[in-house]
Amino acid sequence: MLTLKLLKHIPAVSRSSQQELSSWNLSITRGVKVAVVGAAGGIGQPLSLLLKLNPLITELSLHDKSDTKGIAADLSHICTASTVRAFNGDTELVCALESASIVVVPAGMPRKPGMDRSELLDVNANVASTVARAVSNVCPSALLAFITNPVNAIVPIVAEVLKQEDAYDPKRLFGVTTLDVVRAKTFIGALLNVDPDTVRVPVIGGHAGQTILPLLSQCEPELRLDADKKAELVSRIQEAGTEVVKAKAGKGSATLSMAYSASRFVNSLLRAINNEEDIIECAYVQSTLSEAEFFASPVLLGPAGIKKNLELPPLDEDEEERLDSLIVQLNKEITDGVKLVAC
Ligand SMILES: NC(=O)C1=CN([C@@H]2O[C@H](COP(=O)(O)OP(=O)(O)OC[C@H]3O[C@@H](n4cnc5c(N)ncnc54)[C@H](O)[C@@H]3O)[C@@H](O)[C@H]2O)C=CC1
Ligand SMILES: O=C([O-])CC(=O)C(=O)O
Repeated sequence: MLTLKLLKHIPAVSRSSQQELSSWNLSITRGVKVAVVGAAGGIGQPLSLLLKLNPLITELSLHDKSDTKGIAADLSHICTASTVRAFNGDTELVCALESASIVVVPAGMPRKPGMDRSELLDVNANVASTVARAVSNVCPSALLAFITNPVNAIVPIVAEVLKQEDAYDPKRLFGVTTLDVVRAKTFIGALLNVDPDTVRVPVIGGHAGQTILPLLSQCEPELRLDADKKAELVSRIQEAGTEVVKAKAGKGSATLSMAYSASRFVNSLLRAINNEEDIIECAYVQSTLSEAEFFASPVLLGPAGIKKNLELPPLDEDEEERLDSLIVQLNKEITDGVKLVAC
């Protein structure tokens, strides 16, 4: 239930924001600061815009290696309740993260045509490690959402760094795989000629090529396709990132659909922080569901992060086979990441 009196504690909440909150039937329990690291980038900017529109956020902290002052000034003129602050460079990272409830990280290099996500490992591992160290010092209880590729290796790397800093809580660390779900919903919606957002389909495994496994057997509404068409759809979902990289022809990878997806994921974290029940998202997290230590699957969210890794639904024969082979690739990528931290 909405507790309007709590809105008094939020500075300059406009009547329209209050009405919006009221219509969403939400209850704000405390101010929520969200930090975006990599906020000046192709994903960072539209993501920051979408987060500025989110009434559950009271403070938005924009950090990047390059200057974010202009972006923050620009966003701060939007008439929503949250305040916006700008930070740049490693020296200001700690201030940017201070007292953040959620840290979302789209910092790092994107792919160019012909590259695999795994080729981003060396350069982006450094970025992710820097953020992880800073988080462990200033906001160890924040929920961490890493977008940076290769997600399959970056999340285990961040886990290792946090362990070294004695600040690792597996319930709070997420690799953002929402874009895989968003794409699966979109492509299936088009096939079934239904509103794509009404489609429900879990996407499990990881976030690269064959490690992305949409469970079409679990799709709602039911999807009846022959084996060839099914394989074509699975491959389209797995290669959708490459489709965008090719179409952008050297000018980066998916940014707008990723910003939308990350905004959706962060909104779910915010709703869970506000004690909303039954918030479930697919995400790449530490897991015992498979033979890979990190695995994307539906997780039930709560105020402190993951409440529960949900059991995998029954898989059909084709999905079982795909799962077996994706685990081999996923384990290799996890090991490659962890080895880097050990060096
Ligand atoms: N998880 C997913 O589904 C997806 C992940 N990605 C990944 O997201 C990452 C970002 O992609 P884009 O925004 O397109 O790249 P971009 O190059 O446009 O932006 C990256 C931003 O990170 C900043 N940055 C780099 N190192 C930093 C550091 N140490 N501290 C703070 N900021 C730093 C850069 O200055 C830049 O503004 C890439 O690694 C990309 O592969 C992209 C799409 C989907
Ligand atoms: O393809 C890429 O490099 C970016 C990405 O992860 C995606 O769009 O799924």
